[in-house]
Amino acid sequence: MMQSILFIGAGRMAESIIAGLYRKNGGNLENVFISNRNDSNRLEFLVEKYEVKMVADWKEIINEVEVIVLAIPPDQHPIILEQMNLLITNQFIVTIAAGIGPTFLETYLPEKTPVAWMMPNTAAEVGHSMTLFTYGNHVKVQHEQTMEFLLNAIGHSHYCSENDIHLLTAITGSAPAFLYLFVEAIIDTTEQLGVSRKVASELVSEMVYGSIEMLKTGQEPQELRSQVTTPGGATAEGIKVLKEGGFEELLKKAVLATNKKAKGENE
Ligand SMILES: NC(=O)C1=CN([C@@H]2O[C@H](COP(=O)(O)OP(=O)(O)OC[C@H]3O[C@@H](n4cnc5c(N)ncnc54)[C@H](O)[C@@H]3O)[C@@H](O)[C@H]2O)C=CC1
Ligand SMILES: O=C(O)[C@@H]1CCC=N1
Repeated sequence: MMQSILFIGAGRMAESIIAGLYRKNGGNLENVFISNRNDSNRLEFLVEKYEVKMVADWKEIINEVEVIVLAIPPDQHPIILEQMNLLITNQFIVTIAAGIGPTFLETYLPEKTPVAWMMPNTAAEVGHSMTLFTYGNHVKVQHEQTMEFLLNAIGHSHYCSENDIHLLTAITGSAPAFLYLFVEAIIDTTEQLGVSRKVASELVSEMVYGSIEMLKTGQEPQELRSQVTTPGGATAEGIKVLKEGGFEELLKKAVLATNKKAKGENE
């Protein structure tokens, strides 16, 4: 049977994970509890949609659950962890927050608390998150099994070091937004060429989908690009404009800026 899980934070990423669990478990989420700082309408929406249980104050239920998922903003962690420190009795604490690794969690929680960090993305909702994860120093087999259960419900996963998650947050956590920006821009351009928004969206989505299927064959992206780019042909002109505009350099800068902010190095 699925362990009892308390989500603290009921925002976008919490919903994506809950939606993934809901799909995978055939809707059976009676052991999942969800709480928020405020906004009971949001909690009622999630209860209605995913058949989870809402909790007005997480402190009231903390000792009835086995796993706690922190789906709150990074800067709320010190506040919540300090409160939790006085209340927990060896529950497994998992954060999904950018920049908040096991070292941070262990600093705030009682000695020997089992903790983990996962960095998912919103494709958890459809069971296709690419999630990075790592553990703290006091995790046992049973916690690893719980983590595997959560990870498998939302897609693929990759175990790595805490430092690697700091370095890869921009890639698996944030880069979906970069990709969506690319798609938005292509759709806007298509629309400006005189095509309806609906048709433009369908053309572009299917083009992206086909390209991803090609990538999944294992061929190198460079090789795939070269197959599209007829020598002396039309695509080469477009690629030239992108390269001259610093497309690749800009992406690298975006990745570095994202990771810097995720690690709290901007403040
Ligand atoms: N959105 C994404 O694609 C991803 C987000 N994350 C991480 O997930 C966490 C949540 O991000 P989002 O869902 O995007 O943000 P969000 O703003 O949609 O959700 C945050 C939730 O936390 C609640 N909250 C804030 N302070 C609280 C407190 N003190 N006590 C209880 N609840 C509190 C808010 O009411 C809200 O429901 C962040 O730490 C972020 O780094 C990680 C990977 C991907
Ligand atoms: O934007 C953010 O801070 C979070 C972290 C990774 C994706 N979204």
